[in-house]
Amino acid sequence: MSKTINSFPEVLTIAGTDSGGGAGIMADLKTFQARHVFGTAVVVAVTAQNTLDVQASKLMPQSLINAQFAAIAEDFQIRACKTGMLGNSNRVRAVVQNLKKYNFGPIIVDPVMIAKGGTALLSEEAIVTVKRELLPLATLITPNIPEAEKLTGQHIENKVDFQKTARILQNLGAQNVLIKGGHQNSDTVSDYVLLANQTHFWLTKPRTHTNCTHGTGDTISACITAELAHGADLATAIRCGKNYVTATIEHPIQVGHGHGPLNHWAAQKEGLAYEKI
Ligand SMILES: Nc1ncnc2c1ncn2[C@@H]1O[C@H](COP(=O)(O)OP(=O)(O)OP(=O)(O)O)[C@@H](O)[C@H]1O
Ligand SMILES: Cc1ncc(CO)c(N)n1
Repeated sequence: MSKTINSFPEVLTIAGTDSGGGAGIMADLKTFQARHVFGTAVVVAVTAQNTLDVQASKLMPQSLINAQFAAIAEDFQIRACKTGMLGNSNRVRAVVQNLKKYNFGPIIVDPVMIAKGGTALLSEEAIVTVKRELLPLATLITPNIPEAEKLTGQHIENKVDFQKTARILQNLGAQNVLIKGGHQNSDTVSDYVLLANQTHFWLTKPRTHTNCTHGTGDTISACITAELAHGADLATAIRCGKNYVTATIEHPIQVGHGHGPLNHWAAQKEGLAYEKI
């Protein structure tokens, strides 16, 4: 009797590593695994990092970034991809060129700028490159509040500011926008979504009072990427991403001594089949 060979959609993260296992490519791959897609990775940067801070980092040579893209394109059928830490202008440009060269499906741009401990993960000069060159390729851009402010020059304090800023990001070329509200000072966390067809909605959950929030942004964008690869429509994928990241925050694990990582097993622990999230 022949055995069934399972197949899973293949996805790609283009980002930086976190030696502490909580953020960047490590969070992306853990999320991909939990969401039943096969994860591949282009390493743009390596960081020496733990839950306390980023202690050192190095950007990969552009030739090695190009070689990783080529190796993946040669052998895999990538259904959706996401970007994270890109470091500087040259690396952003290298990534943009490769994304134009290969068709890796929907592109989720997480415009990572600063780690929770305060270390810059994108140089100041690269912000304008992200804005001019990467943002127009984005199927969905997923900035947190400080990133959305940097990209648009807007100050975000209230709901109207979120809506205005999302519209500006769309006018800059991102097809769809999710502004994450983790950096608010409130008992609930509200994210704002503006879709290409002008549908818009809020995703609101109770705030979990915890310092285990290292990698929340990576995790929600990786989950959205996975769901798109499974064939979900964007609104469904975003709702699923929010539910998944909320579960990973609500069931903390004890790791490290600073901003702890998320619990990527959370959905299983809650007895939620991955389809039901
Ligand atoms: N304490 C919390 N309780 C519940 N949800 C949270 C909390 N903190 C963040 N979130 C949610 O997690 C997701 C990521 O938001 P956040 O604004 O923290 O992203 P980020 O700053 O890019 O994260 P990071 O830089 O750690 O990857 C959002 O959906 C947000 O609403
Ligand atoms: C490598 C890396 N990517 C992203 C983040 C932000 O979560 C981080 N701290 N480190």
